[in-house]
Amino acid sequence: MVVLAKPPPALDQISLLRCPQPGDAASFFGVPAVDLSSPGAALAVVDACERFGFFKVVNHGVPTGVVDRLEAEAVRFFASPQADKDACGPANPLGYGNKRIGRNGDMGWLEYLLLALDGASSVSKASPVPSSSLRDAVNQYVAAVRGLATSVLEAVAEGLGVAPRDALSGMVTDAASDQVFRINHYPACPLLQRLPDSCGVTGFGEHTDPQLVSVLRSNGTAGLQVALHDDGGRWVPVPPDRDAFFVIVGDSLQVLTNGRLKSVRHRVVANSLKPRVSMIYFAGPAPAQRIAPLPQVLGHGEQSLYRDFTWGDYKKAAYRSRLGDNRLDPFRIQ
Ligand SMILES: C=C1C[C@]23C[C@H]1CC[C@H]2[C@@]12CCC[C@@](C)(C(=O)O1)[C@H]2[C@@H]3C(=O)O
Ligand SMILES: O=C(O)CCC(=O)C(=O)O
Repeated sequence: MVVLAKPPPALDQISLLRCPQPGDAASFFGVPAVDLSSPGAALAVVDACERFGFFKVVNHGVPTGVVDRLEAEAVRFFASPQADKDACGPANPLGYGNKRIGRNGDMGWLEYLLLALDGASSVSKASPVPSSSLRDAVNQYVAAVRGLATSVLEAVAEGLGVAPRDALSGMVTDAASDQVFRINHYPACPLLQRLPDSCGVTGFGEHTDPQLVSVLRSNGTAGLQVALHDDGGRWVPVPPDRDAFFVIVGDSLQVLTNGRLKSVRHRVVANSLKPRVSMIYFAGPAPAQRIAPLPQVLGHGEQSLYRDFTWGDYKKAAYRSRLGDNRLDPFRIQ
């Protein structure tokens, strides 16, 4: 193994990470797996969101064909000539992005397509899409995962004893809701083999998602890591599962539950041998939606930990932040 004093130029501007070593971080084989149709699912969802802000949904009923069709479209798009991909970019914030994430200098070893969805959860007219076949595949996929996000939020409401059942899910099914969809491609990064073993290359830098929940599906390539809430925020690799959907608790759900459910910091490290393809549906509310603890989650005399804000306020602040910032801090009381 050649140990470089300096990263190769292709990795300039992309942060290197100190990666968990085999031995100092067991993979997160304990990621809770929930079958939403099983008895006890609501309590299992709440328990997982409280402990980890993260779990996976199994036996979800989303047809494999819907997922495979979108993955094939994505692979085809990312394999197309660079000029065709650039024609859908640069992402500002929507469209094709290459290495640059957001507007404030974050970089990762990936390319992606970021799309906004309209009130009917179809790809919005404002989003540049490379082909009608990719658009159709996204629309069909999103219809299925939005249903899953809705079921998760209903389970959260039920598990927390919040009525009506759609108190949370209604925020994302609202015709004015702000839903975003992203397809990421992390090319294999052979340069990694020239770095010390303890070094990783940032695929997608650590962050929390600002929305209520995100639903993630990836191919079988490892790379996703989550920070554990206890244990000093230790990073643990999540074993890939192409047949499951991972659910990520976002900052808005943390506030709506007054911190009972916690958003989870997550990141992706590049893989030296295999490309990773992931697709994420981000379930956000309408811009005018007030993000404040639901009265039923507040115990007797319990005050909100956050000052009042709308999703529009939070999103605006998010777009001014760096990826890894703690975006909730400025909204915390005290
Ligand atoms: C540095 C960034 C990049 C942001 C905005 C800002 C802070 C958080 C990032 C995300 C994370 C969740 C999806 C996304 C679409 C979102 O809503 O917030 C991302 C967005 C982008 O990738 O453009
Ligand atoms: O690719 C992944 O698995 C996660 C990507 C991610 O966190 C994001 O797109 O916000």
